[in-house]
This record gives sequence, structure tokens and C-alpha cells, in this order.
Amino acid sequence: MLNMSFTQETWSLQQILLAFLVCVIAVKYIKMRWAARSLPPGPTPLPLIGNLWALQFKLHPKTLRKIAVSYGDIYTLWLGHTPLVVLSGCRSVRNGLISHSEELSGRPVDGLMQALTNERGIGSTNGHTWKQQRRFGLMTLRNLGLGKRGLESRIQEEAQCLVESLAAKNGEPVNPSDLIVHAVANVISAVVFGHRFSIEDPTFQEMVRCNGCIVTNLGTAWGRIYDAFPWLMRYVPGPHQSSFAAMAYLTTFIKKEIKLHELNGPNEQPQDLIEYYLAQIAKTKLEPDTTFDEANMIQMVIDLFIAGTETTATSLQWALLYMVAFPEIQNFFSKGKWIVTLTEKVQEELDTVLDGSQLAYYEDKKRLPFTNAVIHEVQRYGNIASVGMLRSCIRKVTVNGYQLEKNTMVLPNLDSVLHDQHQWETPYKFNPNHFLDKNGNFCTSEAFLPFSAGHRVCLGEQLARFELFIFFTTLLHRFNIELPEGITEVNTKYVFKMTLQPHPYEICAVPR
Ligand code: HEM
Repeated sequence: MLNMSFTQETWSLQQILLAFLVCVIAVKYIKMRWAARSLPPGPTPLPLIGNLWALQFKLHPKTLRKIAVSYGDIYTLWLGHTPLVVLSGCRSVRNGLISHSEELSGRPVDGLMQALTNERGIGSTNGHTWKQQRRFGLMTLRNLGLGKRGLESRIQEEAQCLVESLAAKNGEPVNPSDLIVHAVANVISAVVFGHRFSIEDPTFQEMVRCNGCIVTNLGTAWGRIYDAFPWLMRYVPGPHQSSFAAMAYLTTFIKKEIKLHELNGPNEQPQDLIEYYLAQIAKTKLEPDTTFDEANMIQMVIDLFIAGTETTATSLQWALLYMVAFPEIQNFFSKGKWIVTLTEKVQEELDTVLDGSQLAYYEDKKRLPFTNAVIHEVQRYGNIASVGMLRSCIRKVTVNGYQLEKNTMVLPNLDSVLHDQHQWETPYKFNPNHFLDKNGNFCTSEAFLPFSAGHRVCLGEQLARFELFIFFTTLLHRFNIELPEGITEVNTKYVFKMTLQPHPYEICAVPR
């Protein structure tokens, strides 16, 4: 008798809880549908998960492309109960990023990225902190200098080291990924730490692994689920938790670097970002609204290390892969021989312009229109930033006729610009002619936005452009890039992460 009444009581409690949960979900869903009335149209969301199921929990360029076919150049997706307004196509994205640059310059505050960075540094901060940190980051990169005596010579040195490492393989098949990541990470290490690492250094290897772990998890379904349900995912085990461990490792390492800088004392002319930052902390310590402190310094170093390694290294990996994947260009006769391949055409230009010099300078690009066009097409076709980064409205704004409230999340879909069929002759074909006029002169396009645009445009754009140019020209000047014997097919499909990366591949770098 006692047992029965106990069971009845428990059952009714469960029923009450269930009814309560159903009510909460129903109320939330009604609120969501109500809010949707003033937002751009989009696929119908499900209760609780919104459109996450239809998106397969990812903001995948191919899925977004299909949705844009039905809903046009501005549409709404629901990540759980949070709306995300997607801008699609060159006209719409430029309108958002450039005409409403200030209004769309925020970042969402609740996602995995914000949890990982504690809303510090540059990439995920907002308002006063972002403005101070970003301005300082830009100024420091400028002070460290991209001219001939500054960072450009560091890039050239790293390019030479990369050439030596590849030459040591004697034209045997090699996966160039680690060597490229090492070279690019060393450029950014010079910027932030003032020194380079040996590729065998276990600390360096662990830093690169942590870097990869964070980037991978930010792009996967776990990242999207975290963005939708941060209050829950914080406590749920899963791969996203390893990103927190990776962040902790990077933080500990950077703290040690800062200690070493402090022990060495300040230089009259600071030599790296940490030195500049320590001087800035001292200079501003009495200012009441200063955001210059150790926590922001650490996060800025991590931001630059992650954003500056993965992106440029991945672009260079695509560049080498495309050289073997898309070898043919139209045959033409030059200097007594037939030029038949893409590589030969780049090399012919490099041989003529660089003459006997082993070093390429960024300013040489003016005299290398075809090579410059190939590098631009690698960035367009490779589209490593995928759909780009989430933004947030810092105030009410009207975009494409829709009024978006403060804090609405917006995604200016960069993939849709780099493949806009109204802008590119052959959007889904690798074609350097996209960047050449009929006389063979280099010409760019307003749809070339791999670094995004507006107030939040990539902070490292200039550095990345220097690196891509110098690494690519140095490698092609010194090597023929060939497929290993017996390999006839090349996989140019990407692996979807926060960046779009090539599948592991091997090439032969045969000294010329
Ligand atoms: C090929 C190389 C690169 C590409 C394609 C690339 C692309 C991008 C894109 C698309 C964004 C998002 C901008 C937005 O919110 O719309 C971004 C942001 C950013 N990038 Fe890059 N990037 C590259 C290299 C670099 C390098 C070398 C650095 C560091 C020196 C860097 C540092 C940053 C930072 C700090 C941000 C955040 C800016 C902010 O939120 O204010 N990037 N990048």
C-alpha cells in the first residue's frame, strides 16, 4: 500500500516536470516564431534545436549554398533558439561588411570561441577592449615593419630554411605540411616571441598540436552545439573539452616567455610583440580604462599564433597541391620553347624578373602579374576561411531591407563571395585568368574577399600577403613541383574544419 502511493507520487512528479519542460519549450518556440516574423525568411526551425539538424550541426559552405538557392542573398538560420542572419553573394556581403562596417563589427558573446578566450585578446572581444587591443596589435605589426629590413627579411630567411629542408629530400616524395607549418609558425614566433623554434623542439610540436586541436573543434559540430547550448556544453564531456586543455597549455607556455622577457629587461627599441606589450602595460597602468594587462597580452599572443599559422600554412599547402592538380594552361611559345604547364609559366616569369637573385621581394609582384594572379586564384579557389567568422550587430541596423536588433548574429558568407557566379567567369574552376585582363596585366576584383572586409577585416592581411608571395615564389623558383611516380590523380577536395584544409598529400620537390 505504502509502496503504491509512493510510485503514484513519483509518477505525478515526473509528469509535472515533463509538462513543465514541454511548456518551456513551447513558449520558447512561440517566442522564436514571433521573433522570426521581422527577420529575413529561412528554413523552418524545429523546437529546441532550430535548424541545427538540417545543417548537420555545421556551417558547411555547401549546405549554405543550397539554402541560398531557395532563400536568396539574406536569410535566417536558427542555432538552437538563437537566430543567425546569413548574408550571401558579393553584393549582400559587401553591403553588410562595408556599408554597415561599424554596426556589424561585434562578435557574439556566448559561443565556444568566447568561452575559450574568456573574451580577451582581439578575435572574440567587443567594444572598448577590442578597440584598444586591435589598435595596439595593428600598430605593433606596423612597428615591427614589413619593409626590407623588418619582417620581410625574416620571411625570406624562413623561406630559405624551407627550401633547404625540401632540398634535403632529394626529390623524394614528401608531405610538405609539417615543414610549411613550421616555417609559417616561425614567422609569427618572430613577431610575438622574438625567436624561432627548431622543428624537433617538443614544445613547438605541442604548440602546433594545440593550435590544430583548437581550430578543428571550433569548426566541428561540437563547436556549433556549444554555441547553441553554452550553459549545457560547459559541463558535457566531448572533444570541445580538449580545446580548453590546449588553451591552458598555450597560456602556460606564453607565461614562461613573458617571464623571460621580464628577466631580460626592456630594450630601448622593442623587438617583438611581448616587449611592446610590456612597455604598454607600464605606460598605461595609471589610466582607469586601460585594458592592457597580462591576461589580454596572453590572449593576443594566442590569437596571432593561431590565426597567423593555420591560415597562411593551409593556403601554401593548397598552392603546392594546385600546381600538380591543375598543371595545364594554354600552350604558348616563349624564348624558343613551348610553355605548357602552370608551373612552367610561373617559373618563366620568375626567371625573367628575379634574374639570378635567390631572393624575392614583395614589391617584385608588380613585375610578376601571372604569378600574382596564380597566388590570388589559390586564395579564391582554396577559400581557406570557409564561410568566414560570425559577427554581431553592435546596434540596431537595417541590412538589405531587414531591421536587425542589437546583438543579432550575422554571418557574412565569404564562400558565397569567392564563388559568386555573377563575379567570376568560372567560379568552380581554378583559373588564374580571373585576375588577368586581356593584355595579361594583373587586375583584382571587388569579390576577392578572402580576408573579409570592414572594421573587423583580418588583422594580419598584409603579413599574410607578404608570406604567401615570398614563400610561393621562392619555392617555385627553386623547385619543380611534381607528383610522385605512379600517382596520376590528385584529391582537391577539402577537409572541413574551421579552415578548409587539403587531405594529406605527397609531392616531389625536384631542384631545378
Ligand atoms: C591567408 C591567410 C589569412 C586569411 C585568409 C585570413 C582570413 C581572416 C578572416 C576571414 C578573418 C575574419 C574577419 C571577419 O570577422 O570578418 C580573420 C580575422 C583575423 N585574422 Fe586573419 N587571415 C589570414 C592570416 C592572418 C595572419 C597572418 C594573422 C596574424 C598576424 C591573422 C590575424 C587575424 C586576427 C587577429 C583576426 C581577428 C580580427 C578581429 O576580430 O578584429 N590572420 N582573418
